[in-house]
Amino acid sequence: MIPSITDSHIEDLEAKTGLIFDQERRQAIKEFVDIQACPGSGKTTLIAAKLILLAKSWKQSTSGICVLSHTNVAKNEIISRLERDESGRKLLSYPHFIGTIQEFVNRFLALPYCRSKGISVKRIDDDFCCKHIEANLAWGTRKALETKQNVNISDLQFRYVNHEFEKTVPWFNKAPPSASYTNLCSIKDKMFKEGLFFFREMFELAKAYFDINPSVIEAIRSRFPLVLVDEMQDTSLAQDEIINNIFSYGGGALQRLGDADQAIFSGDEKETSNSYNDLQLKVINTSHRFNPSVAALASRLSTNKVPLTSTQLINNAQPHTIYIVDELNRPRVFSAFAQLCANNLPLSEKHPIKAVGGIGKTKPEGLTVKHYFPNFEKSNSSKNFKPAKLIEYFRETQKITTCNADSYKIVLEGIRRLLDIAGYEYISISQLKGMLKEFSNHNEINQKIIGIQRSDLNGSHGWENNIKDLLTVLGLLDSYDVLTDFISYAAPRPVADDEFVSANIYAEEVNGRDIYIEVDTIHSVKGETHAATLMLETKFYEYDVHQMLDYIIGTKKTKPTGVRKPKFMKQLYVAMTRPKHLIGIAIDESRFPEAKRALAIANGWNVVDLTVAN
Ligand SMILES: Nc1ncnc2c1ncn2[C@@H]1O[C@H](COP(=O)(O)OP(=O)(O)OP(=O)(O)O)[C@@H](O)[C@H]1O
Repeated sequence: MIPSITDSHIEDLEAKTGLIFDQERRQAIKEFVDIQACPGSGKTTLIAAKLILLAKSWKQSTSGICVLSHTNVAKNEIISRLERDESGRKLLSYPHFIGTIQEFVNRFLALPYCRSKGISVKRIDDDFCCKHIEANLAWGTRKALETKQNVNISDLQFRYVNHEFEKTVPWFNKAPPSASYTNLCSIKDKMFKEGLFFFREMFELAKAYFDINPSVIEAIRSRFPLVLVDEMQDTSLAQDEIINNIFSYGGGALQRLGDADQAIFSGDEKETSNSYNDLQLKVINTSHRFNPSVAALASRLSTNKVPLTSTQLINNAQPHTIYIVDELNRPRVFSAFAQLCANNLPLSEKHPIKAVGGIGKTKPEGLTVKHYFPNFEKSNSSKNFKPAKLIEYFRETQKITTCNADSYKIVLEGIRRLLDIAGYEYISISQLKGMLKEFSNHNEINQKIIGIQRSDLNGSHGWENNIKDLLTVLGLLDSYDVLTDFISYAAPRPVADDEFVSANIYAEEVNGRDIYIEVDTIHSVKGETHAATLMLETKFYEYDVHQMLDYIIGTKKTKPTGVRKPKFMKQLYVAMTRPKHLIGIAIDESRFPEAKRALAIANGWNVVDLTVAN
């Protein structure tokens, strides 16, 4: 039933794509076994290759392949690779499924449960739920919450326990006769009735579905006899349980891929463990991404002591540099790193240079990316462009003068948000593009979009007429009420025209070479390949680089213990394994004593003191 993949299939693919799959990777392609593989080892590439080979000989018309990932970024990466191949494209429609674990649970379990019980689902959105709760708190509850530390309003959720839904109410372990408790409970009950849910609650609705319809597991197994899971290291306990519950059985083919050393999922502490990260598998440790000198330094931060190696045979050691800064001189690190990059990166190198830190949010008393780069705004990163109003998408397109495809993509993002708020399932941009092409009034839709892009977006009257027309041609006018907030007019923000594009970028010309350093958080650059990466020390209760310094300079090798150190290690490992060529690190002078500087130099680092005037 499941097509087998042979060496000769793999060799044909190698010839077609120029990729090389060694014995370890070939085995991972031919068999359905869990794989742990280091950064840049080609997990995503391997999954796409395997899927293309499977698609070539997939015969069943009512059962298909299920591909699950943790993030939309990873899902879209797989989709875009399949789109480029004729056989791969077959996997983008029924009976196959490619999506995040969350989408899978919503679509095949939680939403069918709600339909069977007549529960309406209007919106699944953590931010929206938190704002809704905030807005509905009684005065007394708000005051009481303000006095409590570590109380998270996002914990006001349902759990399915012993065949019924129970509320978890933040800071109340048992039901007391208190007005605040009653207020929180009534807000939550109303949210359930109104169809407002947290993402995590979909897993509880799924549990309820298993309860009332135990045969659903068999049905899903027969629909998807073959399952591949990417980014397995970041799955939460709830996600892990559901994958095991449905797909871990004799006779099914389940393959999970990931890298336990890169597990930087930032969720609820109690929910982070999973059955995959504790497996003691032989890790594929050869990376196609970085050179041997990066491999040697990054290995020191591998929690599981994976000795990283590079597929590049020549060890062209680079001047990986630790920059010593102080409060006054922190921003100087960008210029110093720009010079290092200009002098050492090959001119042909097209990958971006990035500066990343663990903490991006403004925290005046802490140390964040903003302390190095005051213009940093997380929401301004092009990847994070997620404005509160649809009109901002159209305004954004007006800033693009050169490429129609880019501005069309921005409009599609806006339409995708419309569909999301109107309660439709998540679809990728390319799926949406394909869908719109199928519409009989496709031309009319395009003309309307172009008309709005060319219109004056500075007046509410014109915008309101335009938006009604757009909803009409899209067939979404019935959802007007749910969409009101998102489609309403908002005056332009008083910011520079190029804010979104340039706010997070440091630019400098060095000896006639333009160097751009994009500033971001470590979480945002997972899965990326950079030309060079600069790590900025930040503080979350403790200073991350400082806490990891002995590992970085190679004087400590034991597994870190405690609450924060293991997390810091994984975060810094993700950062240090992004670059192909060069690593930079910024640390404050007070946390880098003289004796350690000498050890760092002896163990492969350049040390540059930016606190000394030159
Ligand atoms: N089999 C291969 N032959 C040659 N190059 C490859 C192969 N597989 C991957 N690469 C290249 O190596 C780089 C990293 O690949 P990829 O992003 O798939 O790694 P990954 O294991 O998913 O990384 P990470 O764990 O950091 O997300 C890419 O530039 C990719 O083109």
